[in-house]
Amino acid sequence: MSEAPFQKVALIGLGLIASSMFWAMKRAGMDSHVTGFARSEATRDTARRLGLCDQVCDSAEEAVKDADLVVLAVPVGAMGPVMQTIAPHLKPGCVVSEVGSVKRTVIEAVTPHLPEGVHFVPTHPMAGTEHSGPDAGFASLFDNRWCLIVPEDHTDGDAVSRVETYWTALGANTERMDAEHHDMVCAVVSHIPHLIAYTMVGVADDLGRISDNEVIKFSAAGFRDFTRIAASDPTMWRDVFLTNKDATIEILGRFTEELMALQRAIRTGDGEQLHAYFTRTRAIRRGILEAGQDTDAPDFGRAKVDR
Ligand SMILES: NC(=O)c1ccc[n+]([C@@H]2O[C@H](COP(=O)([O-])OP(=O)(O)OC[C@H]3O[C@@H](n4cnc5c(N)ncnc54)[C@H](O)[C@@H]3O)[C@@H](O)[C@H]2O)c1
Ligand SMILES: O=C(O)C(=O)C[C@]1(C(=O)O)C=C[C@@H](O)C=C1
Repeated sequence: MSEAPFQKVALIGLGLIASSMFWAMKRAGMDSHVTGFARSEATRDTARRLGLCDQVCDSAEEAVKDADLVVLAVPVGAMGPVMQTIAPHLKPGCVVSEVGSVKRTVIEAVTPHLPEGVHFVPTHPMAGTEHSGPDAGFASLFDNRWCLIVPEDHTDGDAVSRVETYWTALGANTERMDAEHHDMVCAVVSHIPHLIAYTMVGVADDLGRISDNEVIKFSAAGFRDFTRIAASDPTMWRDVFLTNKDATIEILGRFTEELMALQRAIRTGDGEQLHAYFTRTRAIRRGILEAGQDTDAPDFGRAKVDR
């Protein structure tokens, strides 16, 4: 057992991220006592069956009682209401954190409910799979992945450092970032790529209907990757787009402009432009590989053995 940065940890929302956090804490040998709560009884029952959390509680209020760290791991649209529910039951001086995919609107939704003396440290592990729910988690999900730490200027420095220590113990590398920058970066590297995958699979589905599902039958690796991403949780992704409107619309606008330029190059037979464009984008992929960051691409989500 190793001494934990937080003695009692409460996980609110017991899906992919919270369950992976729990298994990663156990793998790290952290001696924290972990309580958990999920809204649906079925999820709580599954969590109990899996041995997820030291204690699964029937209310969020009960789960956060005496907790030194409370992690909100619910869809981003639920962060504010959950915070409002637990606020009167928090231990004075505790740290509240959250793992949502969007930051500015979550900070705005949570902050008004924060009791005096409770520290709020938003985080975002840049790791996931298309699976969701309590049985989707696995201990190595965060290994060598970034966890973005998004404090405000006035956030207590000691609380931020303890949250960083906690994520490092879970296997992640941490980097601090401000909320606006976070939301723009994630629009580029995560949110719009998901929207494109959802759209492309939707287009293929429409075509599939008129050609006896040939599109599905003959789909090769590239399209299969799109279908994996497009299988991600609809509630989570609805909330991401509703709460990161400005950044996603900005990046979508730029994407559309580039797409139109490429469409024009195809129509006019401008092979030089197409070749130059694809050469530039290929260099980006090579840069990622050289930086050693493509640790999970091919069988992401299948390696659940290390629970
Ligand atoms: N899935 C990913 O790839 C990924 C990666 C990084 C961050 N995130 C973020 O982490 C958070 C959790 O995502 P996840 O993938 O674990 O989702 P999930 O769907 O696997 O789990 C969410 C859990 O929250 C519960 N829940 C929903 N509304 C609730 C409420 N009002 N009160 C209590 N519980 C509630 C659900 O029952 C479920 O147990 C989201 O904010 C998401 O944006 C997800
Ligand atoms: O690979 C996946 O399944 C993911 O979508 C993970 C992913 C991402 O886009 O990289 C999804 C949402 C998050 O907020 C962080 C990580």
